[in-house]
Amino acid sequence: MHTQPPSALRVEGLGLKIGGATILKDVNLDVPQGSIVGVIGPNGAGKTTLFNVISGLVTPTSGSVHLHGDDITRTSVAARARAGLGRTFQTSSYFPMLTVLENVRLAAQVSEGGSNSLFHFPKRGDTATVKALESLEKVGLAHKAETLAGDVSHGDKRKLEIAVLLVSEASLVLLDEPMAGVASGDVTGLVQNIRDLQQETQCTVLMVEHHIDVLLGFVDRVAVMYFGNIIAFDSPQNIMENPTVQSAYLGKTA
Ligand SMILES: Nc1ncnc2c1ncn2[C@@H]1O[C@H](COP(=O)(O)OP(=O)(O)OP(=O)(O)O)[C@@H](O)[C@H]1O
Repeated sequence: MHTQPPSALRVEGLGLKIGGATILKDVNLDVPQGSIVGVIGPNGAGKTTLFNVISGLVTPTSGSVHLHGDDITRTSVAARARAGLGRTFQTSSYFPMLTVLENVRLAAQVSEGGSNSLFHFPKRGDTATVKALESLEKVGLAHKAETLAGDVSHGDKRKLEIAVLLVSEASLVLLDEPMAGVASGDVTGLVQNIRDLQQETQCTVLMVEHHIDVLLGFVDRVAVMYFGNIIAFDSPQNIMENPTVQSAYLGKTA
């Protein structure tokens, strides 16, 4: 008998009102552990806001968020991170004045429960440094280890974020537009990095992406957001054939 993997993330009846505006409206989503899920939708549909609520930056007005079965709706961003939630942002999240290696080493130190101080200088060969170098190797960034993070290309910054997630060992990873601004020649490599991250850490990935053609080619399921709601959650094949999605999102008449 085939049993469904347990939920990594379950969102129930999520609503968010700001002033008079309804930003999220009764959002429901159940993401199986170990899957890669794409979130698509027109500008302003509420994709980033949904990520903000899941990661704890924004408190919903109604509904709940469950991480591996635990209700985290009211827990802090830091507590969610400790519980295994990792995230990247639309604008890159790294320390530009630290080297690529220092950025990843810092994340490795924190994930080992060690110091998050920039003034804690680890020695070459200590566990955090070894882990950081290994993860840079995996994403193909080892040759830039000593370069300042602020000086590497946009595509390399995205790889750096994946390397940070690798050492963080997050069990649920939210990626907000990982392909944005990445040169077309780097997209295939980045897709492979995301696949490797999932395989290596067995994490669950939820990613917002506007490059729909790329997304549909490698995710397990797609959630379509429209005016603050999820109007479809299905396989890429079924999403492409869904008349509601075509008329609502892709601008075609059903
Ligand atoms: N703090 C806020 N106050 C008022 N309105 C907000 C706030 N945050 C988001 N919104 C509005 O909520 C809607 C959803 O925004 P959000 O950024 O989540 O959309 P999105 O789907 O991520 O769009 P994009 O694809 O352009 O990034 C938008 O109309 C936005 O203006």
